[in-house]
Order: sequence, then C-alpha cells, then structure tokens
Amino acid sequence: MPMLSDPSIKYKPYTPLELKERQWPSKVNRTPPIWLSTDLRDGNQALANPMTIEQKTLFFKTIVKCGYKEIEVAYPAASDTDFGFVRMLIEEKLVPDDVWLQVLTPAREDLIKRTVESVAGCKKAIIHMYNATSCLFREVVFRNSKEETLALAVKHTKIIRQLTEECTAKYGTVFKYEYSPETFTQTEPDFAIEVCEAVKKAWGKAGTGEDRIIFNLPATVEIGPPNHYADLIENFCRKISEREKIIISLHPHNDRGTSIAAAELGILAGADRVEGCLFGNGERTGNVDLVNLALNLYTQGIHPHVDFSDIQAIIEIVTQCNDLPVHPRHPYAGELVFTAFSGSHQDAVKKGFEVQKARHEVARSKGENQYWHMPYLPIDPADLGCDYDAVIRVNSQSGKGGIAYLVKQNLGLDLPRKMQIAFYSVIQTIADREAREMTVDDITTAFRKTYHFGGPNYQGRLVLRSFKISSDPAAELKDEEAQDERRRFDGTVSVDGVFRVIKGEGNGPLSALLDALHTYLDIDLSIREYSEHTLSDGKDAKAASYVEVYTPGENKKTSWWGVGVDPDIAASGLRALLSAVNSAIGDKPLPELKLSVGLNAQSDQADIASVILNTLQLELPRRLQSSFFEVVQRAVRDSPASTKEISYDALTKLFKDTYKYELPAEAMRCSLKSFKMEYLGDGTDSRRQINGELIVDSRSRKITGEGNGPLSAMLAALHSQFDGTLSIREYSEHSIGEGTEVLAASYVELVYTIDEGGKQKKTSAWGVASDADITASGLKAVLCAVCSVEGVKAKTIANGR
Ligand SMILES: CC(=O)SCCNC(=O)CCNC(=O)[C@H](O)C(C)(C)COP(=O)(O)OP(=O)(O)OC[C@H]1O[C@@H](n2cnc3c(N)ncnc32)[C@H](O)[C@@H]1OP(=O)(O)O
Ligand SMILES: CC(C)C(=O)C(=O)O
Repeated sequence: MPMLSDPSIKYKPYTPLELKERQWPSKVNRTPPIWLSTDLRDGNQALANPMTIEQKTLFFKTIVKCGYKEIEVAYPAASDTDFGFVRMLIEEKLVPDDVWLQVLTPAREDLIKRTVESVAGCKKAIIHMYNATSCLFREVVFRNSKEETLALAVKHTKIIRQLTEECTAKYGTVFKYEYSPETFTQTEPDFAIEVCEAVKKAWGKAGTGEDRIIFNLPATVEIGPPNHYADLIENFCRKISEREKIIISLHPHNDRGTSIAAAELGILAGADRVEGCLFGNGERTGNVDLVNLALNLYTQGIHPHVDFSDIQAIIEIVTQCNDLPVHPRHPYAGELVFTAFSGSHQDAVKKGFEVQKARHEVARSKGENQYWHMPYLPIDPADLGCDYDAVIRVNSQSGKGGIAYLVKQNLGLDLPRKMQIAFYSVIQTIADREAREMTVDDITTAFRKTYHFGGPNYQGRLVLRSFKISSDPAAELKDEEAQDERRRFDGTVSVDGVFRVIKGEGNGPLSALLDALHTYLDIDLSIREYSEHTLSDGKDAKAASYVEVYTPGENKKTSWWGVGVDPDIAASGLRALLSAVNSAIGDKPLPELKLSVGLNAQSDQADIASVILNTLQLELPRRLQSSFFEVVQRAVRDSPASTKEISYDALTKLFKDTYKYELPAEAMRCSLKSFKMEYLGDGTDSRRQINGELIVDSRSRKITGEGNGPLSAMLAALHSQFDGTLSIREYSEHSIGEGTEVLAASYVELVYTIDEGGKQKKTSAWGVASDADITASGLKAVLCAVCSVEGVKAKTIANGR
C-alpha cells in the first residue's frame, strides 16, 4: 500500500498542551541529572534473545564501573532467570553499598510479592510499579475507567508499602518507591497528576532527600516533538503538590528520533532524573541513550558523573551482551563519528590541530586552560580512549589537506603546500581508478613509491651512497661572500645499480649536486622550491627536506617533487633532490660509465674512481683519485697497444699493484706479521703502544712504538726500522659492506723525508688496505705506502732485533 496523499485521514496529531508562560525555553542546564540505567530491564526485555545470567552479570559490572548509582536490573516476576539474577547479585555481594537496585513490577499483587522478595536483604532497593493511564490503554488494554485506573495504582502502592515495610523489618533493606503512569505523554495531563497525587497519598511517607518518591513520567511511545514533552513536564512540576518531596524522572523512548532532545528539554522543564540505556537500546527504537546524554554534558564542560574513558571496551561488552551493533554514525560511539572523508572537513581538521597545538602551547606557558576548540570535532577522541587514527580517512571525496594530515601522522612529514597538491593528484588518480577508500597503508605506500622514499624497496634509479661537501677552492680567489656560498660536491651515487663517482660545484650543496648530475649523467634540472624541517625532538632528531625541480626552458608547469630524510641536514637535502630527480628522469636512458683514457681521454678522475668503486668497492679520496688518474694516464701512454685504452680488469690490476692493495705478503717488501696495540697508562688518554713483528726484505723484525693513536704508534715503530722520517699527510677510511660482513678500508698518504748529501729529499706515496679490524686496516695501509715510497731505506739490524 502506498503512502497516503492525505495522511490526516489516518493519523491524528498530538494534542498540544496550552502552557502559559513556559519557563524551560530560556533555561540552561549546568548539572547532571540522577541517572538510572535500565539496560538490564527495558533494554533486556526488547532483545530477541534476552541476556543470560552471565551476560547480565558482565553488563551489570560494566554499568557499575561507569559510575551509575541506580540500576534497574530486572522484571523479577517475569521469569526465574530474572528473579535468580537479582538474588545472585545480592547473595554474591556484587552490589556496591552506594548503588540502588531497581526492580519493576506491574500493579498485580502476586507479582509485587515476588518482586519484593527478589530484593530482600539488599542494602538499597527501588520498587518501581507501573500502570498505563492513557485513554487508549484504559479503553483497549485494561478496559477500565479513570477511577479504576487510579484505584489500581492506589491499591497496589499500598500493597508495596506494606510488603516493603515487612522486608525492611526483617532484612533491613532500605526502600524507595517509584511510580510510573505508563503512557504519560498520551495521558490527559491533569489525570496523570491526579493519579500521582493519589499514589503519593497512598505511599504516605514521601519526604525530602532520600525519602523522596520518584514519579517517572515516560514517553512510553514518543508521540510528539520534544517541546511537547517539556511542556508536559513543566506543567507536572508546577501542579504537583509537595514538589520538594518528589524526584521527577524522565523515561523517553526514541520513536521520533528525538529522545535526546526530549530528555534535555525535560531537564530544563524541571526533571531531576533520566532513565535510559547505553547506546540507546530498548523497546522498538530504543530508550534514550545515556552515553549520548552524558557526553553532551561533558562537551559543555559539565562532568556527567559517569565515565566513558574507555568507550571501546564498553561498546564491546554492550554489543556482545545485547547482540546488537552500535551504528557507525552513532553519536560519540560509532566508528565513523570522529572521521572526515571529505576534503573541506579534512582541511579544517588538519588546520584545527595545527592551530590548537600552538594555542595550547601558549596557554600552557601561561598556566591557562587548554580549551578544545576544533572544527568538526565536538569532543577530543582521546578523552574516550580513542586515538586520532580514524580522524581522517581518504577516498575520492578527499582533499590535499586530509592526505597531508595522514602523511604527517604516519611518516612525520609536513609537506609543503605545493607538494601536498602534487601528491593529492597522485592519490586522487588511484582513488578514482579503484573506487574505494584509500587506507593509510595505501597512502603511505603510494607516497614511498612516488618519492622513492623509505628504504631499498622504494629506491629510485639514482641513490646517494656517500658524499662530501666542501667549499669550492676556486671561490677562495674571489671575495669572501663567494667563498661562503660556493660549494663542491664529491660523492658516490649508484646509477641503475652501478656506482658512479661524481663531482660538481655550485652556490650550495644542492646546486653542486645538480652540476655533478649534469656533468656525468647529462641530467639538466633546476631547483624551484626547497624547504626543510626537523622531524623529531631530542638527540635522534632528523631533518626532512623537500625539493621541487623543473627542466629549464621547458613548460614551467611541469615539475617534480622529492623528499629526503637524514640526521644530517645536507644529506637530507641531497636525498630530496635525488628523489625529485628520480621522478624527473623516469625511464630516460642515462649515459653509461665508459672508460676513455689516454690521448683523447674523455673519462676523468671520477670515472676512473667509479671503476675502482664498482670492482673493489673502494671510495677513493679526492687526492687519491687524482694521483691514480695520473698513474692511469701514464700507463696508457707508455703501453705499446695501439688503441690506448684500458679495460676494467687492467685498470683494477694497475690500482692493486700501484697501492699494494690486497697483494700477498710475499709480494710486499714490508708487511705486518703480527701486532698488539694497547692503551698506555690507565687507559684514560688515547696514547697507544704497538708491539709486533714486521717482515722487511724477507727478514723478521720485532717492533715497538708509542704514539697518540694507532697510526702514530706505528710510525714511531717504523722509525726504529727505517732511516729518515715518515709522516702521514692524509688518512681516511670507510666501511665496505654491511652487518657482520663489514670491512674497513683505509687510505694513507705517507711522506718520506730523508737527508741526502745535506739536502732534505721528500717523496710520498699512497697505501690502501682493508681488514675486518679497523686498526689493522690502517696499519696495513701505512705499510702499503711504505712499500711504495721511493728510496725508503731499512736500517741494518742484528737478527730479528
Ligand atoms: C512499558 C513497559 O515496558 S512495561 C514492562 C513490560 N515488560 C514486560 O512485560 C516483561 C515481563 N512481562 C512478563 O513476563 C509477563 O507479561 C508478566 C509475567 C508480567 C505477566 O504475564 P501474563 O500474566 O501472562 O499476562 P500478559 O503478559 O499477557 O499481560 C497482560 C495482562 O497484564 C495486564 N497488565 C498490563 N500491564 C499491567 C500493569 N502495569 N499492571 C497490572 N496489570 C497489567 C493487562 O491488562 C493484561 O491483563 P489481562 O490478562 O487481564 O487482559
Ligand atoms: C515501565 C515504564 C516506565 C516503561 O518502561 C515505559 O513507559 O516505557
């Protein structure tokens, strides 16, 4: 049957109450009401499968833990389960002293008896009796008159008075009495008051404070808007006699979806108490949601006297006991209520967090309150034990702000605005294509892939391996300012898996690297934007850098962003630049490392060094590069071959022979057979002593020497074996490999000075060595250099001395 074109022929509107000069609209509530949880009664009776005793017990404990002091636990006359549950709570002493157990009964003597019996021995109990008072119920359900309805309530109130007094006398149980004119909102207002006056009289002992009688005025079915409910409540409060001896309680159902409003307006209208269920379980559309009501107060800065600090744990128990889900949009509790999918919401939330953080810092420094004042988020999820993970979720409706927020939350990166826009279009494309929500994992993975960021799996074609930034010596000739700004980049970059030694110069480290990339890899790019920030506080702080590059002379709109993170700020900038360069080059072929030496040499020192790096994993220091370059040029020039070229193998062999690298001991004029390096004194200074055995010209010599460190101790020892003076002009080292396989590589340039016919003659040579032990590697490099120094003369010694 379709909906009616004129529903007035079927549905009658509610009958408004003509309340003159109503007060509630201009009132503001600043205190929480008395709460009653009826989860275990109204909630339970509405379930397809009422709760088991175990579930009720768990639920009861949860309600107690939340801080509720009045709990309607059962309709004891309904079943043995309900009765037994109440007995169990009492007998097993599960009811805290400050908690009132409430039980419901109809106006029937046998059921009242059973109900009072159920709470015997309990410290504090509220007997709650109800009978419907509305015309519809009088006529249809009870088939009785107004007088009979009133008489039913009066008669059974008296029975309750008598039975509870007997119970108090016998067991000491303290009772309160609650009476509900069920269907109150559909009852003639004056008749509801008349019945309640009669009940009060029949009870006969309503007093003030703890002795107040509770009149619960239910919206058994929500038949009108909340203002109608508020009018009825204000009218009741005005007209009922001895108002000070009465607790006015509300019991709003949610048939029109306005139970929260009804309860809140009812409180403004004078009510003291609210009955409801957690997350709004209950008959049909449910009872008013106690969590919602309490947290509405909380967000007004009013403590509701109940606690939801771990709301997820409460949701879990309640959904498990009720076997009903909490809707994802449920106020304060749904899984989506702290989530923004849409771009403008996300943007506002992101900005809100940033501004609030700054505002809180100022407030903290002044000792002022740090108020929560956030776009779209009326409550801090953290107060309910929730994190901010779900605050922003991304789909095709999302904007750059939200995506940037997630990148910041999960990778710590605060992207510059233009980079946010660039990355947004990456995510938009994926979200549109896949037509689904983008998870945090999707976004961070897309970020890593796009910017070649975050470990070997995402590496681009160019990877920075090592580098040195120094001031450009050419600039030293110019003015001081130029000297300050000009920088030289010397570094090693892996290019499609092949190591390349590259060098460049520029106004700063980034332009020096760009220059190197241009020279060696034919990559022509310029920097448009650069920014950086620290990533974390404390000693583990890292720098994050962002670089935008473009191709000079081409469409200015096309640009590529890159990001780099490193403890060293220069390294983070260089990494960011390479990240952008990787995007810019795409699949473009890059010039390969080709050796061209000799007459028309095209390879320079760096190319030669690249070969050594690839074959021996040695990163030659700049001066050694230049020294070896000369060696190579000379070797090629002197070779009889017509091509004047040199192969990788020949070049590597030349290197090894020249610097005695990895040559067997027998091939060396001077080698270390064994040594022991010890700290001198109590070990508090760095002075060392070496004792060892050296083979010089095939003869073994015992050596000993002291110095400020291992190398100077070695030099001192050598001075006892060789004429002249040995000194170190340059020393450097680096590691080879990773983990347990790591080796140290050492480079030493040794200067040998000897007096020849009254004249000081100086010669020098490089030695290169590697060893698992860094000290041994340095000492071996010194000896390799000794073997290469021209004219070094060993002292004549007695056997082994
Ligand atoms: C608005 C509310 O939520 S009220 C609470 C509702 N909760 C429940 O009903 C859950 C527990 N209920 C039960 O277990 C059962 O209904 C019982 C044990 C109370 C009564 O069961 P039964 O005796 O089989 O009666 P039944 O369930 O059919 O109840 C209807 C009878 O109670 C009468 N009745 C209904 N409400 C009341 C009341 N508040 N006071 C007295 N009698 C009442 C009806 O007029 C009807 O009487 P009739 O049989 O003479 O026509
Ligand atoms: C028993 C009464 C209070 C009730 O549950 C209702 O009217 O909804």
